[in-house]
Amino acid sequence: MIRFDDVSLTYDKNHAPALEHVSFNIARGEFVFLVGASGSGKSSLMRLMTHEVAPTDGEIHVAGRELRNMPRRKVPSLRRDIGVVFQDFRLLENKTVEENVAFVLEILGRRRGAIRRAVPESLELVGLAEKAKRFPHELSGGEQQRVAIARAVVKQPAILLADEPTGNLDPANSDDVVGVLDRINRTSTTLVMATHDNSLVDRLQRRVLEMKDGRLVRDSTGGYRAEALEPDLGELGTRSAYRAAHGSHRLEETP
Ligand SMILES: Nc1ncnc2c1ncn2[C@@H]1O[C@H](COP(=O)(O)OP(=O)(O)OP(=O)(O)O)[C@@H](O)[C@H]1O
Repeated sequence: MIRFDDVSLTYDKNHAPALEHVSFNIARGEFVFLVGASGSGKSSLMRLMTHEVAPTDGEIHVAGRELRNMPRRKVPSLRRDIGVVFQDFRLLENKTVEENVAFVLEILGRRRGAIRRAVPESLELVGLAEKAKRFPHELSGGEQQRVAIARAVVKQPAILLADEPTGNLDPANSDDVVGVLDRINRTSTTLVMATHDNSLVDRLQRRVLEMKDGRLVRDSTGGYRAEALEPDLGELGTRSAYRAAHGSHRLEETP
């Protein structure tokens, strides 16, 4: 769903590259944490995914498109496939919760009937159906971020990018937001979340891509969904080791 092949990015020739030789492949439906110190390149990776910037070198494929040579007129269609959530919620203060969410679909030119159906569904998904008529300033930070998530997913994107979505939130609100992101991921939306919150990363046990000085220094598959469908192999580690120890028929019997 998102593939980087040897991608480098230099914003300014007088400075070091923001990204160097980054390669990874994120499958449909994965939940991936992007971690690394400030300035390590996390936001730059996301900007490349939405084609806000183009790579200096390398190839990027997102939702079936090759981005380097993609004509400008195709960018809106790429962005329809990607929802984005930021640390600062970026809600429209003079619009209600439901108006904030509906606004995206209005801009996309969706019909009124479709908007009337989609907005409550999206608010239901983030647990805010009963706050549809409130204004952003009447909500907690966590609730505002959940509105931002509802707005990002109301167009049913294949990919949701969340750049430090819990950066402004206390632990309880962070948990709520991550719970919502997890639920959205379970609807088979591919989810990439940049974060500094190590406790959260440890707790969720998902794949982690770690950046350092513009390079990808760790790719741990953690509790990657496709593997979660397979039996817990514990210390045996691999299917073949499991078969060697128990015989292949045992593997099929394990749920
Ligand atoms: N628009 C830009 N022009 C020039 N350099 C930039 C630009 N955006 C980012 N950089 C540089 O690229 C490098 C990576 O920055 P990036 O914002 O991707 O890091 P980050 O890991 O997201 O940091 P943070 O956690 O603070 O958001 C940094 O050295 C940064 O100064």
